[in-house]
Amino acid sequence: MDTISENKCFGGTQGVYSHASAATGGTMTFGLFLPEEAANGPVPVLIYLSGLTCTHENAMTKSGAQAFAAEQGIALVFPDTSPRGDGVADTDGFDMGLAASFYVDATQDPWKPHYQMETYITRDLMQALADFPLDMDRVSITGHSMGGHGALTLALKHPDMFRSVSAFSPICHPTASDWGQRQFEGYLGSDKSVWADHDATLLMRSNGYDKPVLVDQGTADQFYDKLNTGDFAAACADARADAQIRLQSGYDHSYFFIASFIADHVDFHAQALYA
Ligand SMILES: N[C@@H](CCC(=O)N[C@@H](CSC=O)C(=O)NCC(=O)O)C(=O)O
Repeated sequence: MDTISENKCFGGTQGVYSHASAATGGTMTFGLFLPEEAANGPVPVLIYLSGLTCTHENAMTKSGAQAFAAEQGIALVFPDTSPRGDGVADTDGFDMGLAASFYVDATQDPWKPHYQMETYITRDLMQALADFPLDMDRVSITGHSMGGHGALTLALKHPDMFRSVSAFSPICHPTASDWGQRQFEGYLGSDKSVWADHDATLLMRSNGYDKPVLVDQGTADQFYDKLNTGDFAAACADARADAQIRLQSGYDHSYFFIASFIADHVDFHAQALYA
């Protein structure tokens, strides 16, 4: 583990660290906010998965989450959104390749050698976090847009790993969206039955979910038609899930929206993490 930076923040520490990942076959960087309570023992953890075009930095510097995590004594983890480095495949577009992993384990070339982000988040990152004073039995997950898709699908696929899940403007039904179909074809191949395992709406329909769910979606979101919030809401209703799906009037897709509701999300996760 290498320390890239550490800054005092709301009484705790905002750090940036890098480590080797066997899954992605390279060096991965993440941000970690430790509240001051971490000096006295392990604290619960909220992982935040970012969206298209992001690194570990966007949410760390723009969401304002640390203030509320400090109040609750919760650590925040800000992973990167894709593998990086020499030899990592990419496209010219912003929605596939670097910073656009969709948090899946790719099975197709040229993506397969490094784009193993589901295993990175659920195995290698978790192992790296063991170096810090974190209670890895109390972990929740959130995310934005592509990262909201990542948070929902990883929570639904790994129900024992996370105590609660939330998302801001998530891609809710990628197998029915421009943000999903092309990427899944590239990363996972043309067999659409495989795609279902990475689609929050289809996972909710097939598996249900017994932990708390919170989704916030702005009504003025410029990507609204790609996100299919209603499909996920219907799946939650049919599965009788403990889900709050909230439409927030006039908000767009930006970090101004996230910053406006991040306190609600941290408090929502605190209830599950301290239950
Ligand atoms: N460049 C694109 C828009 C990219 C964009 O809006 N990215 C969002 C996430 S979208 C879904 O995953 C984001 O979080 N951007 C980073 C930020 O700091 O705002 C375009 O121009 O259409």
